[in-house]
Amino acid sequence: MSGALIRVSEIFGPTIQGEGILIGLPTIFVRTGGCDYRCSWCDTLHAVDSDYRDQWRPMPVDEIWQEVKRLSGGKPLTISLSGGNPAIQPLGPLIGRGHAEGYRFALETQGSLAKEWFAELDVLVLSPKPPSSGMTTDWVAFDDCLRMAGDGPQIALKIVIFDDLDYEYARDAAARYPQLSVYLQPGNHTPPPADAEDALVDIDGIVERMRWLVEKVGDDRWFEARVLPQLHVIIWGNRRGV
Ligand SMILES: C[S@@+](CC[C@H](N)C(=O)[O-])C[C@H]1O[C@@H](n2cnc3c(N)ncnc32)[C@H](O)[C@@H]1O
Ligand SMILES: Nc1nc2[nH]cc(C(=O)O)c2c(=O)[nH]1
Ligand code: SF4
Ligand SMILES: [Mg+2]
Repeated sequence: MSGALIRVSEIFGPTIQGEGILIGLPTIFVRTGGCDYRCSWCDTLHAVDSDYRDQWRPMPVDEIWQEVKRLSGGKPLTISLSGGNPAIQPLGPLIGRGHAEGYRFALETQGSLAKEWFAELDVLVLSPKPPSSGMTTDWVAFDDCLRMAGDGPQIALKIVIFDDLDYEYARDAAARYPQLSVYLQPGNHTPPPADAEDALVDIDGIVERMRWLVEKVGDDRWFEARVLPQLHVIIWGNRRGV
């Protein structure tokens, strides 16, 4: 079945995955529109704020697939399903379509909505939100995501850190799931407003936060954690579609 429409904000690439476990890997992004969260520092508001929903297009799988094939020149690569919260959309048939042609799928989600098709993914990146986001983690829903994924995808935790409270939250989350690899990502404190394609970014400030974070991890002898910046932000700043 590939009947249900998927609400798409943008499809772009190939670029490199700028974050976490697949960093540096050539990737095409399918960004869906709509989110059940509203993080205070969200860097992708154009796919979250419903004021922008007239820019989101309900697309059939065939049409999305045509665009992915065009962008990739028909050569299989990794597709990152992001958003917004892509777990809201019926992505199972798209994953089936891509797998049949040798493509791989990674999903980025905050872990608030569990779907059966998580088991079909190659990589599931769970990014629970720390206190600075203003959101509260529903750990029951988060556990459901892990349960739905089962032994299907490789699963990683990616947690954005702005301050000490966020760091403590990350330590607790990692302790809760010792079987998952952990990626710590310094927050971008100058994310773009929804209507600004290329707002200025304070790279020096992010690097400063990164230094602070590396020091904390070292001081705590937290040797299982990996600390990584958003590589695409270092390269292209707040630009969209890269
Ligand atoms: C835009 S979200 C979309 C997917 C999903 N809603 C989620 O949050 O995981 C993709 C990733 O960007 C991260 N992110 C969002 N705003 C950020 C910011 N200002 N600084 C650093 N990372 C940010 C999120 O935490 C998440 O890991
Ligand atoms: N290059 C690049 N890497 C990314 N990793 C996660 C992204 C996202 O917005 O979900 C993202 C993005 O928008 N661009
Ligand atoms: S959950 Fe993700 S997309 Fe939604 S508001 Fe937070 S960072 Fe943005
Ligand atoms: Mg992003």
